[in-house]
Amino acid sequence: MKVGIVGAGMVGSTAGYALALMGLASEIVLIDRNDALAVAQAEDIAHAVPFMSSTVVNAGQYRDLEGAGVVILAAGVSQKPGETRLELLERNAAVFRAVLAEVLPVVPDAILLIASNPVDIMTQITTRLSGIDPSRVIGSGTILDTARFRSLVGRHLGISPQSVHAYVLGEHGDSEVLAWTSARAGSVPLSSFAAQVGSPLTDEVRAQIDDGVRNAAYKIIKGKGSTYYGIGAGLARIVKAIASDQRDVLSVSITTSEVAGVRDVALSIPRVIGADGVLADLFPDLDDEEYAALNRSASLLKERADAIPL
Ligand SMILES: NC(=O)C1=CN([C@@H]2O[C@H](COP(=O)(O)OP(=O)(O)OC[C@H]3O[C@@H](n4cnc5c(N)ncnc54)[C@H](O)[C@@H]3O)[C@@H](O)[C@H]2O)C=CC1
Ligand SMILES: CC(=O)C(=O)O
Repeated sequence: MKVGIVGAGMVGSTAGYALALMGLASEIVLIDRNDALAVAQAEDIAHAVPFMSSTVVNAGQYRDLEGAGVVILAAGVSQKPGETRLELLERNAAVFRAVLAEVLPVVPDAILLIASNPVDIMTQITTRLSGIDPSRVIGSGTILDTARFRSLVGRHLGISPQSVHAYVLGEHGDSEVLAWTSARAGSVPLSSFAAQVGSPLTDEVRAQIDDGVRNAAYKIIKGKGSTYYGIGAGLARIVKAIASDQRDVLSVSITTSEVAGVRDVALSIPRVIGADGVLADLFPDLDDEEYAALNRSASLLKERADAIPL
């Protein structure tokens, strides 16, 4: 599958690097308003290819997206230390209006994969502006937060993150919801597994993991300016599910008719992903507190998305 990437900064280029190393795309085209950057990133990634795959990596113009099955949108501004994702909204909405006007005429049938923040609202804006079916406008949403959650739980229990089945729901941002109630290790409820291996999930441990997930981006941005390895791999993982029609269950964001009592809102819940985009939505079992938190997250996103003029 040919994959286009608009925005060849840290996130777009790292996604391209992950896709190329994993051999998930036959061809990658990198586009940026800074042409020289796109050319340099494409050349650098292309030099990694002979070690791992046969992906053809080029920089290009919007017309070169023709034939792409997926276009990753990673253009725009990113957070400065201490800045929230929501504070980027107006600036990145303007970037997306310009980018979509170029992308849509060339690839009206491509699946759009949104990375730019605030990713849920950018996903909702893209769905509205494009008129594409919501199942084909996919935000990376909490795929990264879910990875962070699984990583920290796995470390606490002494097991691989792949054996932790747990999701972060709602906003990819400050109001996100760690779904503890439905979490499993192997097929065993998390608290039971934790007790059996002698590593109980006390309130203190849960609070530490919650903080580690919710505030990961702030800590990384303070330390090195931006985050990109995690999301680069997450975007490649979503492309893999689409390119191979894998029907994987991943927590991603699409505009959804109703979640936790809120209508027409883009946020993350686990969803089945295959060649046609999102094929099904899955609503995990939540306790009252988690449901109320998901309702708050959904309401906040809906209010902010509705306030953005198109
Ligand atoms: N969804 C997620 O989990 C994550 C999302 N992000 C978000 O991804 C976005 C990109 O972050 P970085 O790559 O670190 O930023 P960056 O500044 O390194 O790259 C952004 C690129 O977008 C380009 N750009 C800006 N306006 C453009 C336009 N109109 N047309 C074409 N290209 C344009 C810039 O020239 C720049 O190269 C940010 O919004 C950031 O917050 C970052 C990490 C994780
Ligand atoms: C920057 C961002 O959204 C993240 O690393 O979660």
